Amino acid sequence: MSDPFLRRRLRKARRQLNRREQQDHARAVASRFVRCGFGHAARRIALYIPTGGELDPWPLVERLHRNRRWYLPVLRGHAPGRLWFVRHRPGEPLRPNRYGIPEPARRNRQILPTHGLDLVLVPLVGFDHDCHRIGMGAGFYDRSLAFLSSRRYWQRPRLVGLAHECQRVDRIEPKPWDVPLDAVITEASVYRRR
Ligand SMILES: Nc1nc2c(c(=O)[nH]1)N(C=O)[C@@H](CNc1ccc(C(=O)N[C@@H](CCC(=O)O)C(=O)O)cc1)CN2
Ligand SMILES: Nc1ncnc2c1ncn2[C@@H]1O[C@H](COP(=O)(O)OP(=O)(O)OP(=O)(O)O)[C@@H](O)[C@H]1O
Repeated sequence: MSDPFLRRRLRKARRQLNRREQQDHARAVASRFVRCGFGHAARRIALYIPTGGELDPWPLVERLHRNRRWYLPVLRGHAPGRLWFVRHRPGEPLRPNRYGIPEPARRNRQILPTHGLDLVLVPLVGFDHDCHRIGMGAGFYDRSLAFLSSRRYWQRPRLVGLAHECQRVDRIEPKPWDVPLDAVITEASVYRRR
């Protein structure tokens, strides 16, 4: 997706939701997620620290039972353009990355590439009915998930986008490198890839 105007409009809509709406949507998404059983078998789950009005995934952590490991994306200098995922426990130190988004400050232990995860909760700027996604425009998730289109890995994480309904657009023309999500959950609905 390369339309900067659409991206800007969607980012603005996301940012303009008030605190109450943010909280209501985050809770509703967490309930749908649990009800659909998406996290049922997943043990290693990536989520994100929300920024700029992104849907807050943290109510999910409280809703799911203990024996799960949570991971946050980190940008690494020696793997430009790709995300790695570092295990995070509540209370562990975070520090802002180059975009100001907090990420785990200690990354020596428990770092995984994307294919080591069972489930990736993916932040997004826009999405459509077919679970195509518009991201921040740097291609981080697309690059990190590109292995999914090769068959080298028998084990693959499920990809679930979390969003506000106001981020849905009629149709996103996918680029060759865009990796479709398995589902997108909003406060109003669950969209599954057809
Ligand atoms: N919460 C969250 N964490 C995430 C992502 C995300 O989309 N959301 N990412 C998903 O990829 C990665 C970070 N990617 C990002 C890509 C661009 C910008 C950004 O704000 N770009 C600015 C200008 C960039 C600059 O300051 O140089 C912009 O577009 O206005 C932020 C994060 C990893 N962590
Ligand atoms: N698998 C890939 N290999 C190499 N380059 C890629 C790959 N995926 C995406 N890119 C590059 O990343 C750039 C941004 O892609 P795009 O506009 O689709 O990002 P996005 O999906 O909106 O962002 P993000 O994934 O960071 O949230 C593109 O110019 C593209 O060339």
